[in-house]
Amino acid sequence: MIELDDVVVTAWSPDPAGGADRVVRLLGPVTLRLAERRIAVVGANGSGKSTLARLLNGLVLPSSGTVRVDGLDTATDGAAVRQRVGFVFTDPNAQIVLPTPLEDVALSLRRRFPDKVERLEAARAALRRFGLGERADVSVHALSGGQRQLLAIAAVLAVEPAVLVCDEPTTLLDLRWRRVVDDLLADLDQQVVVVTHDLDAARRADRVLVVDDGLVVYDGDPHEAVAHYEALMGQAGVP
Ligand SMILES: Nc1ncnc2c1ncn2[C@@H]1O[C@H](COP(=O)(O)OP(=O)(O)OP(=O)(O)O)[C@@H](O)[C@H]1O
Repeated sequence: MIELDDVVVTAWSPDPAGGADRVVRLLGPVTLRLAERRIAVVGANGSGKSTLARLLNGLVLPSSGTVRVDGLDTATDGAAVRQRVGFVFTDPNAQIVLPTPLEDVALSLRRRFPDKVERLEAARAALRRFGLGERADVSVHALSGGQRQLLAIAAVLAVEPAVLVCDEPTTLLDLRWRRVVDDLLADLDQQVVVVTHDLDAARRADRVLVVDDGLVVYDGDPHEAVAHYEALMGQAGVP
């Protein structure tokens, strides 16, 4: 269970008029209980979706209020929270750090498998699970964008987090790879929270949060939430 209580996130921002930096509100106040297996977060660019997603594993900390995962506070139990909550970025290149898929997944597994032989075996098994068994030893630069996204997800899931948070994991992918990644996420045992601009994918969730101007303005039934978001976008003027 993920619990957000009265969470506000602020940041310092330069004053466009040239005055002193000012505190701006990026998100909140937000209070949520997230227990559903498939949760989607939709909203306009800059509305606060990534900030909300990053709160869930402590990548962003609340300026006030608390975020708890299975009772662990992201502000005080960050390492334990990050073991429970894996995070997948939009661009897999942001999280692939080693030259080959095998080495990259093995890096994630270094704590679980101190023995190198066991670690490499587990890494190969993780890659096979995501259809990358044949590509284990190639350069990561030889992978397609879709394969790289699968690798990033495989590396995060290798440590068996209870929750997977994905920030627009299919935005850079073509339709074929989008389906592969969507199907893969749909089949996971884990609780999955996905930030997405793909409204069809959002409709398949158990619950959808609509974020606008740093607030959760709709929370509930996926079809109604998507309709609410579409209406919101229909009303919005072009900036
Ligand atoms: N560290 C920061 N300092 C100042 N402003 C920030 C910071 N991080 C985010 N913002 C601002 O907060 C707002 C929300 O950003 P966020 O990345 O959460 O939006 P988003 O809904 O994920 O957008 P997108 O769909 O474009 O990725 C934006 O206006 C962004 O410029």
